[in-house]
Amino acid sequence: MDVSEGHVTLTVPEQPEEGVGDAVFFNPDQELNRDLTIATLRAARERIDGLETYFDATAASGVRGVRAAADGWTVECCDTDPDAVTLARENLARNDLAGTVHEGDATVRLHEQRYDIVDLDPFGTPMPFVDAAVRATDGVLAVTATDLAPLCGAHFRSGVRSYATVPRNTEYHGEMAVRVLIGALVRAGARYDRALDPLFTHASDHYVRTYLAVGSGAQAADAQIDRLGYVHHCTDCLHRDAERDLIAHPPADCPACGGSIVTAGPIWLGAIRDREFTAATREHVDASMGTADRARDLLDRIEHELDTPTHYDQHRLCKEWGRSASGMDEFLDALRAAGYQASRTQYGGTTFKTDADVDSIRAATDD
Ligand SMILES: C[S@@+](CC[C@H](N)C(=O)[O-])C[C@H]1O[C@@H](n2cnc3c(N)ncnc32)[C@H](O)[C@@H]1O
Ligand SMILES: [Zn+2]
Repeated sequence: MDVSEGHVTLTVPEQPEEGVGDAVFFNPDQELNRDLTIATLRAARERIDGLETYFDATAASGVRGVRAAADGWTVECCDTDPDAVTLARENLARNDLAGTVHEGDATVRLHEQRYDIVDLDPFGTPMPFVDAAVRATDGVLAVTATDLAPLCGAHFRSGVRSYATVPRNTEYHGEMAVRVLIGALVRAGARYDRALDPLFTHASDHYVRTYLAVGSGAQAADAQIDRLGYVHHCTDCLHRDAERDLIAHPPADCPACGGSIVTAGPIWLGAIRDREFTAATREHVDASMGTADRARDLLDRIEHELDTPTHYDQHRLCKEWGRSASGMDEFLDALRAAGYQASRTQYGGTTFKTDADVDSIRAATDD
């Protein structure tokens, strides 16, 4: 079947109704991810001098590479599946675009060749590709992870194995996934004295997508390591504390209610996006993009999100307190009126961030 995205039209196979079949993979639901990729690449080109080459490491139909080529990037694609390689070549040709498609393991290519942008969009965890990828670029590393259950601690052992950390299944699971992923990427970069710094990150549908500027130098890498740490979370009253350190010092029990504490980490505790970069990316969303409205709304939300490492869900807190929920604007205004910072978040309509702790949120919003 034919699919049009941005300024290109591609041939993609019919997909199996459930699971992964033999056909070359294409997920129409990831159009938002791909639209945002193009907008982010445009913002990156403005921010960082000299970016030209884009490597679509796990290309499948080649849709990302084809869209990047149509946007002026010098593109190379790669896939282990010969059918994908043929299809990606056909899709470049069909759109009169130049580009090279390699058959083989992307990590081999990444050990041999450097690119300004490396894009990892594999099945499940991206971690098997990451060591090769961080050494292959000093521009931008773009990473999709679709293994949300391991990342957010719902599949605990799998998360521990893939990300070499302790993920915890909390009510802020999307944000846990974001911070586990970025934390693991930053630590992978640091092994090679590379400083990975998030430009833009979103958790949408069933994946996390992050774009990291790749800098070099031991000191810069150390500065990123200093933004890692732990979250100590109370499973009884939802109180949580973040601790930036190399080792964890969890309290014996919750300082607010005496309940049980679980600790997640090491995870990324820094900002998950550069505010100006996110605003610039929003300017690069254009009318050719099928998800333009959703992309702009998401970018706006993410730009204005506070940088606290966890968020709350008003409905979850109100249930805990045996109270009925109020409108989000009213709720956030009450927090601000009490002198706290407060913002909505990308993680859902009733979620918010604030510098107030749970007891203070309760007091500030109790009318
Ligand atoms: C999720 S699909 C990519 C989807 C595509 N980027 C898109 O936006 O539609 C993952 C692809 O990675 C390929 N793949 C798996 N292991 C690989 C490896 N080691 N090197 C390169 N490609 C690989 C698979 O054959 C598959 O086509
Ligand atoms: Zn507690």
